[in-house]
Amino acid sequence: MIRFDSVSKTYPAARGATGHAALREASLEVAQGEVFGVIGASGAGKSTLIRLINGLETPTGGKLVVDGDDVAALDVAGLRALRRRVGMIFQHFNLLSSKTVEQNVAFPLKLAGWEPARIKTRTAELLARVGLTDQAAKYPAQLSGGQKQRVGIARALATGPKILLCDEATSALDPETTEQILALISDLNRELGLTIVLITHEMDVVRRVCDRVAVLEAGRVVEEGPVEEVFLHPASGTARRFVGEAEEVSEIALPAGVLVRLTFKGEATYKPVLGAVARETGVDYSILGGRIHKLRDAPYGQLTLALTGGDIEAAITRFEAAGVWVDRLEDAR
Ligand SMILES: Nc1ncnc2c1ncn2[C@@H]1O[C@H](COP(=O)(O)OP(=O)(O)OP(=O)(O)O)[C@@H](O)[C@H]1O
Repeated sequence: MIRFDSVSKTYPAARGATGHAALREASLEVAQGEVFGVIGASGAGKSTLIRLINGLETPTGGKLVVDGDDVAALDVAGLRALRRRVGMIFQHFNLLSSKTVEQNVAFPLKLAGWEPARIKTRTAELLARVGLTDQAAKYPAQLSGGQKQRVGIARALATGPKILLCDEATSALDPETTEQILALISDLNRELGLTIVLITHEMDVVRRVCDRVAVLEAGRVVEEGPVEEVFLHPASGTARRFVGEAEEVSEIALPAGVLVRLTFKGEATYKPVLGAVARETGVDYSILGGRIHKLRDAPYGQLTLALTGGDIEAAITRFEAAGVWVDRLEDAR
């Protein structure tokens, strides 16, 4: 559905300076109907990546195919048609303040030349879907942040796009509202079969709604995979920082020993395995960090430990036999 093949984007430089490479030979694929997250620190190139998908920026290298179109080869009419198939929502909503909720949602339909009667029906349908029927005559300034984002979503969906791009869509919202907007995005993905690409600097957002995730570091894709894989076994420094592990192990004076991360999922979450392994193998442990969370609806637990004394290899084998995933974190030191 979306394929980045060694895509680069270098912004033109101010006179005399060299251009700024915001994206460097990035390759990734987003399948139809999936929710794909892109995380990275500020300046990593997330906005550039998402803006390439709807043709707001053009690649300076590589090939980008969106819904069958080579984006760089599209003429103006082709780009316009692409943008009707790719909706977008924004961190600060980008609503027209002088227009009502209803007029904001109707706007892209007017641009697309729809008949007034059809626009009215479609707008009413969209407002009902996002739960804003009774707010239709209000102006954006009279709405809460969550309501504004619902208007943004209704507007983005107006022309029936196949792809929805979310640019930090929940970053300006409080946690409860974030939860509601993410639930709406998930529902739309399921109901409409929408392909969703969302960029965020919050791993929590990725954990709640995404199927797969790519990690951007200084314009490069340094990690890509199913959310569960990247979340539970982060390989890059950036991914580790995002899941909070880097702080866990770097902010404390590390004891001697073998540093491991244990991941408990499913049945293993409920077994009293730590004490049993310590007793059986004579291995002692210091707990350096831990968390219990859900990935979508599945609970999991992670513990970062320093193992000392006894038979450490036997302890690791024993953990694995009990269904606990063990990662050695030597390189995290
Ligand atoms: N139009 C532009 N002209 C020149 N440089 C740009 C332009 N847009 C972005 N950049 C630069 O490209 C790099 C990547 O920017 P981008 O906005 O894609 O990153 P980001 O990961 O979305 O960051 P943030 O989370 O802060 O929005 C940054 O160094 C930025 O300054």
